[in-house]
Amino acid sequence: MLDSIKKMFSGDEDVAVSTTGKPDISREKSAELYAKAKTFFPGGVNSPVRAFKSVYGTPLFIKKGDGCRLWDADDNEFIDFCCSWGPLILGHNHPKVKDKVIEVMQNGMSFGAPTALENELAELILKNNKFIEKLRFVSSGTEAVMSAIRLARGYTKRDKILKFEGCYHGHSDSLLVKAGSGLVTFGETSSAGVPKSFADETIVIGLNDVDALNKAFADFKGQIAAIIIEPIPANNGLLLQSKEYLQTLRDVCTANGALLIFDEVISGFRVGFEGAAGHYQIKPDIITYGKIIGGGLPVGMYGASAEIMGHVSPDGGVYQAGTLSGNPVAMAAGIAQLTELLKSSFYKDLNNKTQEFVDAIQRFATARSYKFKVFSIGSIFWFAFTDKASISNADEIDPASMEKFKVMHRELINRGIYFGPSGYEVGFISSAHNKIDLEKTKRAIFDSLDLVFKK
Ligand SMILES: Cc1ncc(COP(=O)(O)O)c(C=O)c1O
Ligand SMILES: N[C@H](C=O)CCC(=O)O
Repeated sequence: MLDSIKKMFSGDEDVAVSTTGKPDISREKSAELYAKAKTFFPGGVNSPVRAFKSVYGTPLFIKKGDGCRLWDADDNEFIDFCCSWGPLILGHNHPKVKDKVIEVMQNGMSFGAPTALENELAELILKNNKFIEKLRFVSSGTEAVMSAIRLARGYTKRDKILKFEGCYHGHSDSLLVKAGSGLVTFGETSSAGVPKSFADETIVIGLNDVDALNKAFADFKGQIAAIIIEPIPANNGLLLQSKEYLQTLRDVCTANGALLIFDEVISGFRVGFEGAAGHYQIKPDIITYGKIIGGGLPVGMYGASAEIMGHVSPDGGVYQAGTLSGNPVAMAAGIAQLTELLKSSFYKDLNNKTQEFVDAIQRFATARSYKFKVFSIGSIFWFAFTDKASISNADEIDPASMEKFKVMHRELINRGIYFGPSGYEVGFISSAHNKIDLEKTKRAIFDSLDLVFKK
């Protein structure tokens, strides 16, 4: 099975898929850049999913973004639903974010010393989030999660962590086991190079499976430091969980002296200012955030109660550090972006706009009896080639359905619509997408679906 999936997605040659719609856009300059990039970087990229390995053609090299639009090296214009994988909730180059970054940059880029900007961003977050009392800024989502795991282990004095199949938490060793994102896209869900002894400390169970959860806590009694979950799992499709299930995780952790970690690197500040914790009104012990708090610059953070955060160095024994942590330019972008998100009706407008968009697409597909569902929450959505009413577990996704996404992706690119190059990744809508952009996108999606299902 794995081999056939790998074969399906293996090459640049892509002979299996032929467009029946519009002619392919020119990718001449992107192809030149890609050829050169391959001499510099493994696979020609600096993050694997960018390599267009599971969709048609050369990766598009982007030269500019503005509002909800992107332009590639060949001057093709796209409406962007990848939004840099989530952080650009205000769209590209938002004037408030850009101006603040330029203003702060005039005073230097990095000091390796505290600045008032870190206080300002922390205050903005903590004043508006009842789930955490103290936080630490880092430089990526991976770092945030890796540090949260270390904190949970240091706090509980236990080694094992429990994660869920399909959830992606960045690329630190103990979490690259049965993970989503680029790993599931390439058909190999665990990474080479992770020592078996590390992987042995990670217990993996399926989402939405209470029996497996109880069994894990019985089998490893007193050994589990934390459960880590994407409360809105969005790296292996969108595997929405019920509030009851998330509450069960909370209760099991409390009963067993383990910590509950919500990895909100995608859902944080996306489904609401308080993320999934606020959406479901469930209090985890540690929360990790990334993406949106940097406004497009590299930032992450983890936060918890003052008591738990008191275990982080130099107050406590859990060491964690970073030369560029709290970088002033990134803090400035975050301050400007989060200030916009706090404006009244920001999330209501964004979420309503997304709901109308996905409802229209679903109505179209249902009217034509296509095996196609749009799952969504807030301004996150995912196209699933299925007739299931809901999908809450990675096992429920048919890997062969990704062949349909591959056709759709090519058709959308040819119609000026950009989605992340993997059928396992979700799409995002920003405040910069207006009605006309979404109308144009809907028409392109309708045409593409007709072509996908005609095949
Ligand atoms: C839920 C989740 N956690 C962690 C990460 C890692 O973040 P980063 O890519 O910024 O290291 C990602 C995305 O990449 C993510 O989606
Ligand atoms: N799914 C990932 C983040 O959410 C994609 C980003 C990457 O790995 O480059």
